[in-house]
Amino acid sequence: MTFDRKIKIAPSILSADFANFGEEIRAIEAEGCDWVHVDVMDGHFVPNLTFGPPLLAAIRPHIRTVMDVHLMISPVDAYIDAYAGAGADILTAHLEAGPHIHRTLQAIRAAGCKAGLALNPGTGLDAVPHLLDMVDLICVMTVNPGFGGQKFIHSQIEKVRSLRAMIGDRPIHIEIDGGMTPETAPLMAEAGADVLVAGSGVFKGGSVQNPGVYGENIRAIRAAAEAAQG
Ligand SMILES: O=C(CO)[C@H](O)[C@H](O)COP(=O)(O)O
Repeated sequence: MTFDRKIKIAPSILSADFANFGEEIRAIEAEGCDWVHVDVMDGHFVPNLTFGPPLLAAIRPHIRTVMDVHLMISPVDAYIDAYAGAGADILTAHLEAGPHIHRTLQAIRAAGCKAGLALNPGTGLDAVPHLLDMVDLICVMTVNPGFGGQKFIHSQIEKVRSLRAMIGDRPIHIEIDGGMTPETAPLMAEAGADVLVAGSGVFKGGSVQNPGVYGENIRAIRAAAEAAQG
C-alpha cells in the first residue's frame, strides 16, 4: 500500500448480500471502489455480531484492492494475529476498547498490518497526539458503531478538522465511517478526510445482478467529495 490523500471509497460489506460475498466484492471492485471495508463486531463492544477470522480468510482471495478491517471488539489483542493471518491489510482498533491502546497498535504493526485507530462519536482527540507515531489511519466514527444505515452525526465535522491540523504532514489517513452519502461526504472531505466508508450509500438500490447501481453510487460519493477536498 502506498500513501496518498486522494479520495478513496471503501464500501462496507455489512450492507452486502451475506449469501454472496465473493460476487459482491468482485462487483464493487469492478465498479471502481478503492478499498473493501470489513466490519467485525463481537456482541460485547457493540450490540451486533458479524464476522470471525474464517469468514475473512474465505473472502480474502476475492479482494484485489485493500482489505480494511474495522475491529469493533473488546478485548482486541488476543485476536490480532488471527485477523492478520486471515489477510487484513489494515487492522483498526477502537481507543475505547481497552486500557492499552498503545500496546494494541504496536501488536497490529508487529503482525504485519497497517495500524488504524478508531474513535467513537463521543470520544475526544486528547489521546491522539500520543499515538500519532503508532498509526497509519485514524477512523472517525460518524455514527455510533454497531449498525449500518444510521444518520450521520454532524458534530464530527469539527473533530475531523482538528484532527487534520494535528496530523500535519504525517502519512496518516483520515477515514470516516457512517452515514456517507453525496450530501455528507463533501463535508468530511472539506474538513480533511480522504477515506470514506459507505455501506448503505454504496449498496442501496443495487445487486450483483444490477451492479451498475454500485458504480453510480460510488461515483456520486467520490465526485462530491473530490469537489470539496482542499
Ligand atoms: O462501522 C459501521 C457500523 O458500525 C459501518 O461501517 C457503517 O455504519 C457504514 O454503514 P452506513 O454507510 O450504512 O452508515
